[in-house]
Parts: sequence; C-alpha cells; structure tokens
Amino acid sequence: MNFSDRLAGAVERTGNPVLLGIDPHLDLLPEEFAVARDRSARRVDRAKAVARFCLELVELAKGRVPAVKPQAAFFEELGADGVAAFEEVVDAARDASLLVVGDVKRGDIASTAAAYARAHLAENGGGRCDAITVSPYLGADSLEPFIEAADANEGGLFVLVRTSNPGGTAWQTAGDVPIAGLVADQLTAWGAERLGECGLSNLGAVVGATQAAELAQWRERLPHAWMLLPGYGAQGAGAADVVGAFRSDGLGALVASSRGIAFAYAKDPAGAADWRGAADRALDAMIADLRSAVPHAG
Ligand SMILES: O=C(O)c1cc(=O)[nH]c(=O)n1[C@@H]1O[C@H](COP(=O)(O)O)[C@@H](O)[C@H]1O
Repeated sequence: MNFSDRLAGAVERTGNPVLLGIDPHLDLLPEEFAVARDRSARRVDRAKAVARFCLELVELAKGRVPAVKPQAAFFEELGADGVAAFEEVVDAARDASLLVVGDVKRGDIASTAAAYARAHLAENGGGRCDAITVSPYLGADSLEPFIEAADANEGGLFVLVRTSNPGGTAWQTAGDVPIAGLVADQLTAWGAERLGECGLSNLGAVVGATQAAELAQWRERLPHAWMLLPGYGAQGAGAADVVGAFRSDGLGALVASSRGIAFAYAKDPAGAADWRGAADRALDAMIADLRSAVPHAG
C-alpha cells in the first residue's frame, strides 16, 4: 500500500495528527538514565540507557498517535552502540504498529544517496524506517535514488522545503526564484505520479510549524504532499499556528514535537518524581489541543 494511505489510515485510526519525536538529548534525560551522559562510562552502557528511555516513549505513543520520529543524531553520537540502539527503537516502534519517520536528514550525490536509501528504506537495511527525512540541497538527481527506494518499498520521504529554524529564511526564501518554491514545485510534479487513494503522495514536505503565516500557501503549492510540521512546543509553535496546513478532512499534515513531550518533566511540578507521567500528560494535552484547533480525521 502507498505510504500515504498507510499514514492516512494511522491518522484516522488514532484520530490525531501527532508525530512524536524521539530525540534522546543526553543532557536532558531523567536521572534514572544518567549513565547515558557519563562520558567515563562504557558506550555500550550509555547506549543501552538511551534505548531504554526511547522504548518507554514508544510505549507511550503506542495506539495513541499515528507515528514517531526518532532523530538519528542523538544515537549516532554514541557510535556503533548508539546506531544499534536506533535500530532497536525503530524495530520496536514498527512492531508496535507505529509508522516510523527516521529523522536522518540525508542528501548526497546520487550514487551515494542510493546507499543511504538502501540503509533506511530497503528491506533488511540497517535501520529500516517507513519514511525518512532528506535534504534537497544537492538537486533533483540527489533525491531520485531515495524516491526509487521509497516507491519500491512502500515507503515515504519528507523533503526539507521550509525549515523551522530562524536562519532558514535567508537561504530558503531569498532571490527571485526562492529555493523553497523550486523544491516544492518539483515535489508536486513528482507527487502527482504517486498518489494514493487519499489523494496524497508518498513524497512529503517538511515545513516548520513556526512558519505559521506561510502554511496555507504551502498547502496550496504542495497539494499532494503530507506536510511534516516540526516546531510545536519547544520551538514556540502552537495548535493555532498549524491550521493552514491541513485539508478540510483532517489529513495532509503531521505535527511533530520532541522535547515538549519527552522532557515535559522539567516544566511539570510533579515531573521530578515522575517523568513518564509528565510526558503522558503533555502528550494528552497536545492531542487535545490539536483536536480542538484543526479538523480531524477518524
Ligand atoms: O526534519 C525535521 O524533523 C526538522 C526540520 C525542521 O525544519 N526543524 C526541526 O526542528 N526538525 C526536527 O524536529 C525536531 C524538533 O524537536 P523539538 O524542537 O524538540 O520539538 C528535531 O529533531 C529537529 O531535528
């Protein structure tokens, strides 16, 4: 089944568009995982603690949200043991029937991109995800191997179009023919040939939830794309900011939050003693917040 229809099914089943980010920032991990940030500890023990924390987030997400987004960098900083932990978390999430968007932000010349694509999208790749994030900076030919791998494996891509960080504006929207628009139009052309039954394609776009004023325009310019919207919570965006990205049937966008859920304990008065409870309450609050602000499927 087309990745876009698998995602639509997951959003309809759970009745919300939350993409839970799994970003195990070592410095923010609750005390019971402190070994993970102890640079004198064995890397394998640090990575095991990271995996334990992330598996708890998978449990938290299971059956409640359509998808999770593990961020590879926080695993890779622990070397081979960290990469093994990433794979363990991806497999656990897929076993829990969560769709997995591997936040790996790959992008390279085509011959190299093909190997990155096999690693993350092909059957028996090391760290196989349902979809991954990719950077389009090297041009259309650098994305083609990822598209081929996604098509061949019922997978998807989320291509960076308009990022959430403040510095993105200067490069992505500059000039007479801004790069963000070029990438969006290319995605629309490719996506038109890859529509699922939901009318969306397996080629999605990353657009920051922090770009609230632009979201309705991107929705129009990317009619077939699932939009992955990071920036909710820790980067300051709220439910009202993301309304423009949704179709009227509640499909078409996923709202991502990482630190705002996983590390809610730091801001919750009861959190010091109970980080899981704090994350659980933050996730409930995000789901309720979005259900009241945006049209919802399911
Ligand atoms: O591709 C992404 O997920 C991404 C794109 C973007 O424009 N901005 C952005 O913040 N992200 C990722 O989304 C996550 C945001 O994390 P929080 O700010 O903690 O919710 C991080 O993993 C970022 O790498």
